[in-house]
Amino acid sequence: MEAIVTRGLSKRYRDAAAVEGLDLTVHRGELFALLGVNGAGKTTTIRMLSCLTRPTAGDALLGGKSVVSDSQAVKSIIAVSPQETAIAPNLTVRENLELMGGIHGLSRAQAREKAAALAERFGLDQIAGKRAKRLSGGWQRRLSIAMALISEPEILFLDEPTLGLDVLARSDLWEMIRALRGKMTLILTTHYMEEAEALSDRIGILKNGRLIFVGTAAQIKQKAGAERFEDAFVKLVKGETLQ
Ligand SMILES: Nc1ncnc2c1ncn2[C@@H]1O[C@H](COP(=O)(O)OP(=O)(O)OP(=O)(O)O)[C@@H](O)[C@H]1O
Repeated sequence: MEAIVTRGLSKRYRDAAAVEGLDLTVHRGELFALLGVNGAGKTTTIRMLSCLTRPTAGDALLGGKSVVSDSQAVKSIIAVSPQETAIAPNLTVRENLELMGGIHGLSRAQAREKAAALAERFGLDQIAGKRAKRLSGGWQRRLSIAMALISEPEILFLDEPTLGLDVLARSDLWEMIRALRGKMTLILTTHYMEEAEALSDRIGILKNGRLIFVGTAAQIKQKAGAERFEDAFVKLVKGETLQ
């Protein structure tokens, strides 16, 4: 079974379509990046797939479950690491992880065990007693992703995971994301072309709410006749033809 299948997925606001007729399949264990300029519909797509907003037409099946008719089942297999991190600033790293375990119905002992395992896996154990607000942006983002993993999701949404981070913090986070590859399905949105190219198995390009291309970075470069991925993206987004 595919991880995500959307059919005619659309979201219309009063005066405009934010996402229009999205037909997309994401395979299990794939790292799929959604790219597009500001306002292209990336966030709206992620919000529909993670049941935060209801489509106005069409449907999406995640692990075979519909976001329209079975959103509870969808929510039980997904997690989101949002753009603005979901951490509680006054709690410590450990407390944030344990709190998230509690939210997902783990007993106190289970939450403690899971939190410790995740902290160790992602190098958060040395700073487990530090208040989250004292962490750098990169470490806050790392904690936010570790928190999203507490529920052992089948599908994880990473919304602009390295936004505003310096080059070193970004490279550390790439390592973390790479370590998750193949273990679950990952959907990433980003404005950084090199990030999409470096991390993704496939990339979908959105323009004005429509998917104009899906393929590997190499296929996108070939399609656009460009050597650099960023040039290929610009060419495709500026071009008029729908692929
Ligand atoms: N709640 C809303 N009400 C009305 N229009 C909205 C709403 N949310 C999004 N839109 C519109 O839908 C379109 C797609 O927005 P969306 O935020 O999904 O784009 P995006 O690709 O995530 O952009 P960015 O890169 O800036 O985050 C935009 O034109 C936006 O103005």
